[in-house]
Amino acid sequence: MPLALLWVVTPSTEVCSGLGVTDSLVGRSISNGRSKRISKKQENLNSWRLNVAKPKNRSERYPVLSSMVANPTGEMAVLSSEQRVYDVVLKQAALVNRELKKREDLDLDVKPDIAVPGTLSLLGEAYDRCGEVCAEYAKTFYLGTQLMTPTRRKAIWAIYVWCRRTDELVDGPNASHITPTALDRWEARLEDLFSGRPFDMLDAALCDTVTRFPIDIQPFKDMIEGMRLDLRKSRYKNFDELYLYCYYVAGTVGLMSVPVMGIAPESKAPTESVYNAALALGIANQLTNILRDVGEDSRRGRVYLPQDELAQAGLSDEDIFTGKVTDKWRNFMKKQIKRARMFFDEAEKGVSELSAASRWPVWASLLLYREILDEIEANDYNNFTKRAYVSKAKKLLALPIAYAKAKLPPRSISSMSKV
Ligand SMILES: CC(C)=CCC/C(C)=C/CC/C(C)=C/CC/C(C)=C/[C@@H]1[C@@H](COP(=O)(O)OP(=O)(O)O)[C@]1(C)CC/C=C(\C)CC/C=C(\C)CCC=C(C)C
Ligand SMILES: [Mn+2]
Repeated sequence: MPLALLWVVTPSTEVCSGLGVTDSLVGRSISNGRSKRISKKQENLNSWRLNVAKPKNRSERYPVLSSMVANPTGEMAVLSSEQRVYDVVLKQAALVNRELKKREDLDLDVKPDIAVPGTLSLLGEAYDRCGEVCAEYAKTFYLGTQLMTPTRRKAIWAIYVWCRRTDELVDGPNASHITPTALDRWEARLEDLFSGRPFDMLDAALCDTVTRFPIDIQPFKDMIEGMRLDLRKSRYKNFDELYLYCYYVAGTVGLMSVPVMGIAPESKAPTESVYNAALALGIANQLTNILRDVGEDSRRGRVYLPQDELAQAGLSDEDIFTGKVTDKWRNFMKKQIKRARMFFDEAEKGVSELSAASRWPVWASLLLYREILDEIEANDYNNFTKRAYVSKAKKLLALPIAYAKAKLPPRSISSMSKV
């Protein structure tokens, strides 16, 4: 643990009540609202590949940069969201590869604790608190982490808590007080913790985690960027826009998690393809989340469905606000569900490449979230007034299935492109 932690690993009253982070962040209230996310590219669903074309003319500094780049003839070209996100994937994979070279494998649990007197027990408390938050907000997921090695489990809890707190800023009870300035402060706090200066106990746990695993700050910053987007945007023109949003708020989680979960030493898959699968799981989850919450979101004036695809289906925002299940709506939903399932399929390819002990929670999360799509179908596509949820019995059944799947060794899928 860096020395800098010494002065900050102290329980903060702010942290002890739930996830509260807003007190230190809020400025004047501006806008409320919460986003979810959905899509376009309907016409070429089958050609939607996550790991094909290496984007040309990549620019180094995604995502702050504009999506305009010069091609070899000097003309300006617009990068698709997929290309822009692919840059981040390559960057994260390169980071892990560099680390792999240094350590020969990703068995990062062996990194010893640096004993700074008096701080280890505080750090232990900080991680315990992260575990409690996790257990409270995501019981099944918490259970799934029990099979992971202790260091990895604690690290995933710390990441979970940071993500949950970030999400709560725009989705929690104090959302109406959150301004872009508050998000800027949250980002400054993130930078501080990455520099070894955490603000509170929960930050201290993440601060420790990022010193143990090759975790980059970029996906964390991108998640905050997603929350900024949520504050200013309530419509998505097309799937390209929605894809970027999904990356920001959920694909990033996949990229944050892989360095902790670890890639199986016997895996032959290119690191980049495992990251692509992780990204795909985040996107699939988010698309599913959006489809589940169409009614709820519309009551907050938000439509996370690609406007062009709605129009092609003969639908408008008005139809969503009215909330009547028609054949037009059913057909539209079928296509959206199909796309979300494609992302789950893409994600599946990567799970078995993860280190053995990390596969169970990932399979569990994949199976359970995908099941929501089945429930939407079972509700005859009424996601306006009926919330699709997975019953306790189905959740329980998914756990042993996930366990069995997690036992399968890496298969280094032939469809994955070698770098
Ligand atoms: C094993 C596992 C799932 C690990 C990830 C743990 C982790 C760090 C989760 C953070 C989740 C979080 C709080 C994100 C904040 C933004 C957010 C809320 C996103 C939505 C999640 C669902 O939350 P919920 O149902 O509570 O939604 P509401 O707030 O109620 O609206 C998301 C839909 C997306 C979360 C994204 C993931 C869980 C992606 C996980 C991907 C991996 C772990 C990569 C696995 C690796 C391979 C190779 C497949
Ligand atoms: Mn949420």
